[in-house]
Amino acid sequence: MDKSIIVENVSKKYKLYSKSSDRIKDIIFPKEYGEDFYALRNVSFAAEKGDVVGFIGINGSGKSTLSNIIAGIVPETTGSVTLNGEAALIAVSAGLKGDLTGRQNIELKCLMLGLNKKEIAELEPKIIEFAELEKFIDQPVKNYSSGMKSRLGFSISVNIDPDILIIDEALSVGDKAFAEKSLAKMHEFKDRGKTMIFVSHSLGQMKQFCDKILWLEFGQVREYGSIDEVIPRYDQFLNEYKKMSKEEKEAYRERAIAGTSN
Ligand SMILES: Nc1ncnc2c1ncn2[C@@H]1O[C@H](COP(=O)(O)OP(=O)(O)OP(=O)(O)O)[C@@H](O)[C@H]1O
Repeated sequence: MDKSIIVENVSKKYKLYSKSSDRIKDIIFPKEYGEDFYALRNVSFAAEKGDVVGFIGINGSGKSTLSNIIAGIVPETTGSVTLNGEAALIAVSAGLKGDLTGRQNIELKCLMLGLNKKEIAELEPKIIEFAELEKFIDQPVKNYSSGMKSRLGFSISVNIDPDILIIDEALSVGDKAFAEKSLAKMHEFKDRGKTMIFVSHSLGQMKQFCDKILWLEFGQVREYGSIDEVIPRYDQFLNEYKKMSKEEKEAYRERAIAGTSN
């Protein structure tokens, strides 16, 4: 089968500074300031064309960082990502410019994807209609509610018809009716054999939708496999993890990072 996404040994390092002056010193002086923090460590996985892969893991495990790297929004520190096609990310805060109107945001995004004027003119009404923003489309996006922003972001991303669609917690805001309409659109994408990545804390949505699950833990791959294999083990882990004290959680984190937790 055709590979659609190949992620090889991807790591993402952030520098954490306790004082803002350290950030400047780190740039100016040869001595290193700040502390290295790995949001992702040696992450590898591959998705076939048509796979729907869910990313799961407790808060801070690296799901959004990995989605953003695959979408090309954030650069990896080391490793490589190979995509077979164009990717679009739908996330609550993805890429809308607050000073521009909804319409200008649509046009900007389409231009960035290389669409010409005629193609944009055809697509624009469809995007506005799906987002249900007819009355507000010429208002600056900074005046939109979070639900309106997410409707606009969702509508742009699905209507530009990408080969790879990455959906990061986008169904968690907005009303139920829009979430259902969005889910229907995502099923349509799935039926058309598009590759999708789906990030959600709702295991119910994952079960409805995904074929495979990538379980991230403290920036590392804990498991990658079919939904039937991984979800029950994750469920069991969550039950045990929730019962741990703060100290036990910290000890667990240290063992996991050292690779000795299993
Ligand atoms: N720009 C940044 N600078 C420093 N640390 C960051 C930055 N972005 C993310 N991180 C850290 O990287 C880790 C992974 O974050 P990420 O948002 O990818 O996790 P997540 O699994 O999506 O979490 P959640 O489920 O809470 O959304 C976190 O510890 C986070 O604090």
